[in-house]
Formats: sequence, structure tokens, C-alpha cells
Amino acid sequence: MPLLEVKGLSAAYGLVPALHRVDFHADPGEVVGILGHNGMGKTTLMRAIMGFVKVTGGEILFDGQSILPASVNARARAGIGLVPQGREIFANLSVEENLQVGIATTGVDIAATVAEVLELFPRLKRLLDRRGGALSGGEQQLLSLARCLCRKPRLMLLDEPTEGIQPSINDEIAETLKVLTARGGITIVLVEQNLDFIAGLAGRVYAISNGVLDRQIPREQLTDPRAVSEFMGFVT
Ligand SMILES: Nc1ncnc2c1ncn2[C@@H]1O[C@H](COP(=O)(O)OP(=O)(O)OP(=O)(O)O)[C@@H](O)[C@H]1O
Repeated sequence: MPLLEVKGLSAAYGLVPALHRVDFHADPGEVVGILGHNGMGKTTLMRAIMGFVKVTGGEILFDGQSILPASVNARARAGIGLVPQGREIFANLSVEENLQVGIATTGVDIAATVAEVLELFPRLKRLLDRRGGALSGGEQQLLSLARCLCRKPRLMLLDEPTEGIQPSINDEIAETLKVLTARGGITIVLVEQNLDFIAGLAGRVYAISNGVLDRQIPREQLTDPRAVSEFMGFVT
């Protein structure tokens, strides 16, 4: 059974449609990639799954249960975590405090959880006292990922993790995600504009264009920019 099943999902901002009958699923342990240009609906889709955007039609099943009636907090408790576009770390808190805040009220052993997550992030371990706002964009992205992982999500939604980040740190983020998925126990939905990043991580890749997600891009075509542009709604 898929861990996440999105069926006929639609969403709109007022009268303007943003998602139109989106269908896809993610099986346990899978990395599913969704490729799309600016304004195509990627963030709306991530935020709709997390519960921040009201949907106008369709269904979202997590572990076989509808999560549409559930609040954002209830979805987080059920095991869904969002790493938002723009990272949204707390600029005035230290790296360590950023990691602690999200789990402060969950009853877990905070120090042990943070230490366990930091094993995956050697770069952050060296920056624990640094203010979030003083980190580079790439370091902030690593922090945002680590903060999400402190909640031990079963499903992690990654919204454009490479946006505005240097290629060298993108490689580090990709490596971190590979180690994480190789350990098992986590499923990832990754939305991106960065073809190389998505092709290196995702087992299945879909294209989203103007809120429509109905085409899977065959793996062998991911190395062909022209074929990818066509899937993404551009004919070159
Ligand atoms: N709060 C909002 N109010 C009105 N329209 C919105 C809002 N947020 C997004 N939209 C519109 O919905 C569409 C999809 O936006 P969305 O942010 O989901 O796209 P995206 O693929 O994530 O793009 P980007 O990479 O630029 O973030 C766009 O046309 C956008 O202008």
C-alpha cells in the first residue's frame, strides 16, 4: 500500500486554480520527484499535503487514511514533515536552538534526538552556537532539513531544497539525502526545478505544469533536456 496517495487533488487561490486533479503516490521508502518551473504549483502541492492550503476537491490518503480533515499539527504528529521553500529557519536562534524548538513540546528526549540527527550533518555539528541568520543559504538548508528530521517524519516533503544554493552544497545535500534514504524508514516527495538534483535522487519523476500533474517522465529521458522541456510544457 502506498504511504501517500494523492487522488484528483484540486486547489485554488480564490477563483484562480493552482492545482488541477493531481494524481500521484509514494510507496514506503521511495523518493518521488516532481519537476516544474516557477509558478507551476509545486509549493501549493506541498502545502496542501501538509494542510496549509485548503483543497477544493480530491483526496489525500496517508497510510490508507484520509488526512484532509486533519490539522497541520495532526498531520505532523501522524508523521508528515515539510521542509519549506525558503527554509524558514529562526534567524535569531542558534543552530542548536533551531533544532530544539520543533520538538520542545513533543515529550521526546531533546538532547538525544538532536544528537542522533546531527550524526547526519557534520557541518552543522561544527556550527551549533552560530545564529541561524549568520549561516550561508546552503547551511540554512541543511539546518531546515535537520530540524524536520528531529520530528522523525515517515514522509518528508522537500520544497525546492536547491533554490539559490551553491552547487557544492547542493551535492552535500544530495549526499545527505542518499544516506538518509539508504537507512530506510523514510519516504520523500521532492519538488524541484533542478533536473540534475532530482534525477540523482528520485526513483520516479513527474512533471507539473500549470497545476496539472499527469505525466511521469521516464528515467531514461531525464538525461535529455529537450525531452524534459517537452514534459514540462515547453516545446523547444
Ligand atoms: N497565496 C497566493 N495567492 C494567490 N495566488 C497564489 C498564492 N500562492 C501561489 N499562487 C499562485 O498559484 C500558482 C502556483 O504557485 P506555487 O507557489 O505553488 O508555484 P511553484 O511551482 O512552487 O513556483 P515557485 O517555484 O515560484 O515557488 C502561481 O500562479 C502563483 O502565482
